[in-house]
Amino acid sequence: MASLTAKEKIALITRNLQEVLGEEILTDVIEKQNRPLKIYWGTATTGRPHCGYFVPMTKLAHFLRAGCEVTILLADLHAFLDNMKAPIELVQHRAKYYEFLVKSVLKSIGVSIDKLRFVFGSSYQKSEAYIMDIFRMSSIVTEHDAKKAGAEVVKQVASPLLSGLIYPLMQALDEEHLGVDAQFGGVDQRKIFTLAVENLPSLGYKTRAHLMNPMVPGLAGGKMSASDPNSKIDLLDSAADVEKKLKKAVCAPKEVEGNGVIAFVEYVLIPISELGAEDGKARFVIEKDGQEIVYETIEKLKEDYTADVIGPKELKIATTLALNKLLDPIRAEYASSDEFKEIEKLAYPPPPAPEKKKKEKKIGTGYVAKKKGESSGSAAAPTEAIDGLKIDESK
Ligand SMILES: N[C@@H](Cc1ccc(O)cc1)C(=O)O
Repeated sequence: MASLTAKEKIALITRNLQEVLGEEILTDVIEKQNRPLKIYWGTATTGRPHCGYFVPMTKLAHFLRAGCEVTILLADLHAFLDNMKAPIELVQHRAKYYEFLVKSVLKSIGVSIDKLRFVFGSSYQKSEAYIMDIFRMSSIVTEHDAKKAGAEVVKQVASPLLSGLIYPLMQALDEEHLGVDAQFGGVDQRKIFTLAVENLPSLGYKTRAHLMNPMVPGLAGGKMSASDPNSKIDLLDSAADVEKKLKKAVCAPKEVEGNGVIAFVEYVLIPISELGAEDGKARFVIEKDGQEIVYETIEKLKEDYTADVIGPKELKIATTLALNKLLDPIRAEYASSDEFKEIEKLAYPPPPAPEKKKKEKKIGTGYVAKKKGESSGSAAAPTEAIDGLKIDESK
């Protein structure tokens, strides 16, 4: 692979993004200073990573190809601070599980992971310097602004906890404490990104660039939700499950806008095929009536889909094939690693089997009257604890 010019690097780094704040920072580092851009992507380690993770991973692959120094922040403390989406006892196990899975995903898309740095949030966010910075930041950011910054990221609940206000402050501080030039994330992070732009200089720190991916509709169609297993495709789902879920996925004929299957081809399959190709050309093959149609650009595919040259059925079959090819090495790694399975058990312990209902003694009328608010038996406590682990991944 020929080395890229500074301009080509910047074009690759910003490809497919919805928005870039502070593009001059990229130019300054890559063109003027002629050094690798340091960039990080953070993920709060809550629910099981699903196929939607291929979208940011594909961008990380672009960053690495453009010679960036990439850091992945496994934001375990943020997972806890986000209105207790994940209990503190579990967040670190989950961070380890994420590390396993993210590495596996990156390998499956052909990224060499030795150029990547993984950092656990809790490894530096408890240091004296970091805590002092939280205090300093909390003395310049109003409650109103902290709340607003987290509105699209922090889970919105009836009685918001203070931790949800600290969350955005810490995400802003991470840029300084990770020593990066830029932060990457979905456009849902935008208000936290601007909070960082507006406040880091007051603490004597420099402003970073912010790179934003669009919000890509879920592959399985509709809104993703942890409680509906059909709404998302797990990275460890079997090939048969992937096929089943994709068959059911919402994918309106001739409609490209909001189509999760098309979006997956656009933001994952086409870019990955391009990165892996010797000639640098993208290739996505759809079979129709026994004939292969080779797409080299998403524009052509969208054009054909809109014109009904290809329909949902062919598109789904091609996507299922390509996705299963990506998932195969991940499944194989999981199957062959006891450590991977062990960490999964610790991160997502199976819910305890429901306790058998004790027979209630009949007294007089034949039933036991309950006081108002009394729980309905000893099974209530564990059930609640399990509910606390449920992750809303709809954001
Ligand atoms: N806010 C990110 C997670 C994150 C946490 C801390 C950071 O520094 C960066 C990102 C999310 O929604 O998943």
